[in-house]
Amino acid sequence: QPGTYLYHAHYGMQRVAGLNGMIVVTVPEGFVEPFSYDEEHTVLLGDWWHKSVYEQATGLSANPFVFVTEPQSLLINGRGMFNCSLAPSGTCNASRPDCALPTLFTAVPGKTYLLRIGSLTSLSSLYFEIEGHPMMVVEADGHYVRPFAVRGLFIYSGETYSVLVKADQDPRRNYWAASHVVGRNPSQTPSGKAVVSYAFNGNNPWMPPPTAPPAGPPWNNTAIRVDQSRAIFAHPHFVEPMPARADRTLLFLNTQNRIDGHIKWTINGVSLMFPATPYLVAMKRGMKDAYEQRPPPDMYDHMSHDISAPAPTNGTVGSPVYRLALGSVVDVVLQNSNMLNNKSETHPWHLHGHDFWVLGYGEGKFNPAADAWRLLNVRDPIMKNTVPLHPDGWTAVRFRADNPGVWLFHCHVEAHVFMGMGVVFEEGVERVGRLPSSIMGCGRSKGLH
Ligand SMILES: O=C1O[C@H]([C@@H](O)CO)C(O)=C1O
Repeated sequence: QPGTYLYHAHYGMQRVAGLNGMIVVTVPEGFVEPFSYDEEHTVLLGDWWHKSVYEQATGLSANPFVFVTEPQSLLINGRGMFNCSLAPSGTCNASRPDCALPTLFTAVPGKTYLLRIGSLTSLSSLYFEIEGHPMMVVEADGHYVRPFAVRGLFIYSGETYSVLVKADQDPRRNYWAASHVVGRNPSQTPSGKAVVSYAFNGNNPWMPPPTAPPAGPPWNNTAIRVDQSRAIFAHPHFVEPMPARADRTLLFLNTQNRIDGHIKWTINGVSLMFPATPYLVAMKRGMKDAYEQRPPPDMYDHMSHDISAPAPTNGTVGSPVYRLALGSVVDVVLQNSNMLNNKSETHPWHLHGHDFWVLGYGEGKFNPAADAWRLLNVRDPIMKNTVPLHPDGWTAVRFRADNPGVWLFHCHVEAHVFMGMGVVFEEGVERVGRLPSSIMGCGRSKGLH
């Protein structure tokens, strides 16, 4: 599928250490995209900590719990800034050219640019903007969207968007590109900054813009973020027909729980811990004791559970699998709730191996009675692989379980999946061919051929 995709390591928080990047799949020869542009550039957004991932992981699994807290910098194409006066002496030298403001791209007046924007933040939800240059959103997660204009783009970890930007501003100066944390308090995290340079007129590409960097939207305004989520529809010429109904509905409540003194996230009371032996190997070789055999719950007690009260149960830690019938249609409603500190946060959920139709977003508690289903978009839903679950709300998606294998569906906040915020789907594993011996090595797969 043509589009912009992200890749990163999934084991032991390696993404946090920088093992990530972007892949662009171009359209086949002769294919006409529903928009046009002169040039394209990639924009990979990230966040950065001074603490190593080992320290972060140790804190998350410690009793008492130590959260990763807020990042020290935001990165744009791998580069960020930090107030050097706070750094240990000798580690930072602001006069070095690689400490200068990065140039995002050089704009030629009148040209239109396609920016392929991806976020691989470990924690942060972002707002990305280019001063004075509105963006026309044309693609999301590899699917064409009904174009819509934004002043800046809210983007969640694991998502990609393509936007069109027209170089139509005063070409005698440069402009800020900036990323800002939203959804969490950004007071400890300065905005990510880069420069869009109009070098065409002999302008200096390093020249800082004459204006103050943009401040971004209020970080705690959830409504404007939900509004953008709701503005994303499939492009009218690229609507992927959706099955009319689901064969199975999963209602997933997330709660933050204290389990044996450790703070964990659970889905319907289960905190996911990866087994040492990979699921696929265990299933293909019939190793029934390598992961939990008892199926996890499809539902939580949605009638009586109060989503503004923390954790309904203490929860358990485990490695169970949702076994889906191959080819069946599955609806998932992600239900947010309050954490132990009585607040609700944004969780970008990412599904491996499939795209899903985004049926809709709601506030409060999802009511599975007919009423709630009527609010959902069945006409032109966008397909995505990552979707935000907004604070105090719910998100509903539908997918066809048509890709034989074992697939993770998880919150893309690295610390949260580390704390168990994910589930495992299996479908048609009997259709998966012989596993190559090169993948053997972990747990009881060691030495297998
Ligand atoms: O998972 C999290 O834990 C902390 C906090 O809830 C407990 O310290 C936080 O901000 C998270 O996102």
